[in-house]
Amino acid sequence: MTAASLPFVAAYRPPAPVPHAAPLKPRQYIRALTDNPLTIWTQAQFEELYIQIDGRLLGPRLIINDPEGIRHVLVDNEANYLRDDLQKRILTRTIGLGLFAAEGQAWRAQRRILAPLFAPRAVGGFLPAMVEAAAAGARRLAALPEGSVIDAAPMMSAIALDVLERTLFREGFGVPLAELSRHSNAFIEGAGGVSLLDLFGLPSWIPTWRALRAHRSRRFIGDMVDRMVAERRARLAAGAAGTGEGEIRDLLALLLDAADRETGIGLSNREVRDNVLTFIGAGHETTAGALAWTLLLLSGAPDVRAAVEAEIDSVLGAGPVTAETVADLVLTRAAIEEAMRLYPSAPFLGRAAVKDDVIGGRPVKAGTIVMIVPWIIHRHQRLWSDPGLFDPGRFLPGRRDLIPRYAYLPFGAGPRVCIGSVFALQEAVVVLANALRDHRFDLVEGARIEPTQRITLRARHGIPMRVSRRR
Ligand code: HEM
Repeated sequence: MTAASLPFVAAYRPPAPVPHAAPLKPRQYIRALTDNPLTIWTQAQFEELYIQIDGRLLGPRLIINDPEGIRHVLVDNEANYLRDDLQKRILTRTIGLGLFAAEGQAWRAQRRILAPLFAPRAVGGFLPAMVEAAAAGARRLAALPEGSVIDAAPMMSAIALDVLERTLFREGFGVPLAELSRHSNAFIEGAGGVSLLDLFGLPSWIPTWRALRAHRSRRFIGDMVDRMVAERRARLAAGAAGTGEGEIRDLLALLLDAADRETGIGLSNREVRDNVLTFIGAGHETTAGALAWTLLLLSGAPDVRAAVEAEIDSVLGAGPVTAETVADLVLTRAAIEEAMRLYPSAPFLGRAAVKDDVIGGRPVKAGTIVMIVPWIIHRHQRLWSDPGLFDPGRFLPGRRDLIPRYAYLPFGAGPRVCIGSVFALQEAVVVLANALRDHRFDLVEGARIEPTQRITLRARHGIPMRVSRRR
């Protein structure tokens, strides 16, 4: 299918916070930032390419919406831009110092160790496992009574965790996936937001209501990760003693192998543990979110949904998703890519300038927080035509090439680009195709959909969908 042969007219404008006409007053700003950072933005930020903010509270900041400026920060001069302190604080208390949060030499070593698992060939090898997890998810749907209401986000989250168990963590998590999904959700909800302590740089051990609520879930996940690492270490040690048959070369094996090397560039125990946490967190919540938002969008645009269903029927028939068929699901993939434009799982990429620099002709002082905000860039008036409209045609052959590389950043860009991007897209297409093959999802009438930022983009009250059988 090409953009020129579309069987639908884009007409659906999905829910999003309305930008403010003028900047918020400091108290309103802090309230909005700690409640939902998506609600701090002004209309000008969706129209200008650079916005300098000399805020007294948070220091000098520069919002960059110019694709050239973004390339400068994320690619050309990336060594001068490290994750900012606020982001580091939130990352450290959620996923620790794994690949996502590490910098410099520690980051380079971890990325090199883990890269082989995410190379396109390795990801292609994960396809059958992804298909099995997606089919198991579809069977759970089939077992529901007709017309049942489910929340799309936890449903997708359980499938994405199953994918991780069958690919990156092949000895499993050792806990029921629904329970892990529930704790992960509660943990991110509790620990993943910006608190007043964060804004004022106060010690993070001061208890806050949100942190207390997340405590039980933090313990559940931490204990689970410790058990996974300890059990695998014990097995590897047995292997070293000559009984290591069936050793599994998954993420944990790569991490532990690197940790055991004596070259000095291996991983510390903390790095191993934090990377397990990182890949569970970054590896399921984001993809599950993209899928849940896609279901919402398709429910709001029945013409597009009918076209996606027709594509799935004609490409897959009754057969499974394979390497060939996955490539032919072009509209299905385009719908997911458009969902990641409107609802990017990572809505904010923050950096801090290490040394003075010049971006787009503007002097930038060391210490300036440089804000690259996919939430804004993907809805920017100067970068997209009718940006608020759900139109998967933008990502079909013929129009896809017109999108400037740095105007579409669901996975970031440059050396810190998402290591799991190929994995995530393949997984998303496989899971969506399996879910839509036999079932239709309709947003429950009157449901309140409120996009909210808690590290990732989430729906504050969930995405309740009624599931009916398509055939
Ligand atoms: C739709 C799904 C996903 C989205 C939208 C997404 C988004 C992103 C973005 C925007 C970044 C860059 C952040 C920055 O530059 O500040 C990133 C980094 C990362 N992502 Fe993803 N991600 C997804 C899926 C995954 C998956 C499936 C995995 C692993 C299984 C993963 C693991 C990571 C890791 C470890 C990093 C840090 C990479 C580094 O700094 O070297 N992500 N992701």
